[in-house]
Amino acid sequence: MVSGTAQLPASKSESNRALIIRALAGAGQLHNLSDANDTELMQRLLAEPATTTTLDAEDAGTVMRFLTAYLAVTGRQVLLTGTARMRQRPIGVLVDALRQLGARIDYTEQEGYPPLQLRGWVPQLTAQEPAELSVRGDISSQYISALMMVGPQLPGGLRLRLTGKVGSRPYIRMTQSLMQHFGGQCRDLGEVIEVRPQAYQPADYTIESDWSAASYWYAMVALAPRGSSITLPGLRRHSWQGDQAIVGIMAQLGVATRFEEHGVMLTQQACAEAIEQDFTDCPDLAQTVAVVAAAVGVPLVLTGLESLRIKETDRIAALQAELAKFGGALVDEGDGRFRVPVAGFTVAGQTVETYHDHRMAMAFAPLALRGSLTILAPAVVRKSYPQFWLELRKAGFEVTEQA
Ligand SMILES: O=C(O)C1=C[C@@H](OP(=O)(O)O)[C@@H](O)[C@H](O)C1
Ligand SMILES: C=C(OP(=O)(O)O)C(=O)O
Repeated sequence: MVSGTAQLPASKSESNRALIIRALAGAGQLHNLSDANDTELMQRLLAEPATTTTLDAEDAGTVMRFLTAYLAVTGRQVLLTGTARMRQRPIGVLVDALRQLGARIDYTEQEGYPPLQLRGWVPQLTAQEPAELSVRGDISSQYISALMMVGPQLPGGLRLRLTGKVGSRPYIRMTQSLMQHFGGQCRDLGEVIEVRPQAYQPADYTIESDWSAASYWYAMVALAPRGSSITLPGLRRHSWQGDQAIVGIMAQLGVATRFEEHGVMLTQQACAEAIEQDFTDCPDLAQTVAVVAAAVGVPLVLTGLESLRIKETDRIAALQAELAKFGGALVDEGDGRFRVPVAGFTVAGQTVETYHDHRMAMAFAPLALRGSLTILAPAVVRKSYPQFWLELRKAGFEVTEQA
């Protein structure tokens, strides 16, 4: 049985936006900042003196993308780099947009990818007209969030016209909400986002717990013996995080959510017979949901997985390789449709590769409720949920580290 209370990290997405906006606002108290490496890294890099010549965003997408925009508009001259994987994650859309606004940025290795040499800021527009830009929304919403957050610094503000199929929309809305909290004026008109030129106001903000991290506890309740339940403090009924979508998805995979005063309580209920789910708005939930569906034997069709191939690893390839070890699969049906069939899924001592991806480790860990397994490079969880293994132990899992 799984029972008790599990502590979640604070949202790294909210934390990293709040840190950038506070840096632009000049002041403000942030409560419950995430202890995720992505957030501690953002804090450290923002605190570096202007004379620092190299900043390493490691494997943190939000740090790489948000800092590029922040450092550009603040006129910094610095090399912004990252891990080998970060140097394979595209950034051309953001760099092109910032160049049009006045940033001088060079690629030091491959065109369109980090590292970036920032060479200062020569404003292209001094008039009070808003800068107008077209930005693709089908690669990463982080480019759009990055531009939005620096928009109030531009003399006439910013008008972004989004093109293509926009993914991760809730993250754009989260950016808007946090900007507004700090006095930014930002209107999301669907295809167009308008940001008014206006200084941010110092404000206090308390970061919500992380709904993406909560998804792993949903997975545990889904896979646990009958009568299991878990309480997760710090989650809000009215959340800015799109990954709250886990509530509706897991309702179909056997987990009921009850909102309480200080968080949620998860209990068990019946599963749906089959599920079709579009992950365009919540890509970070795809691995968790695929693994749970395979293990509980509910046929699942997944769409909206386009961005998964350019995250911490190629998450589609990683899922396919690792699910196969258990007798499961993620079948590419073409036209953007993937299927997790119901097969003879068994957990019996397999070893799971994590591919430098925290979500591979955390998505597969709940399978330990169905048999023993080994997760390689478990320290990857530090990217978003450093206390993950500790919390698992507290919940009654037997977690041993191999030398
Ligand atoms: O803005 C953010 O905080 C994030 C946006 C999403 O990325 P994409 O916009 O690249 O899909 C998400 O996958 C990532 O974990 C965090
Ligand atoms: C994709 C993720 O992060 P990022 O893009 O910020 O590296 C994630 O946390 O799953």
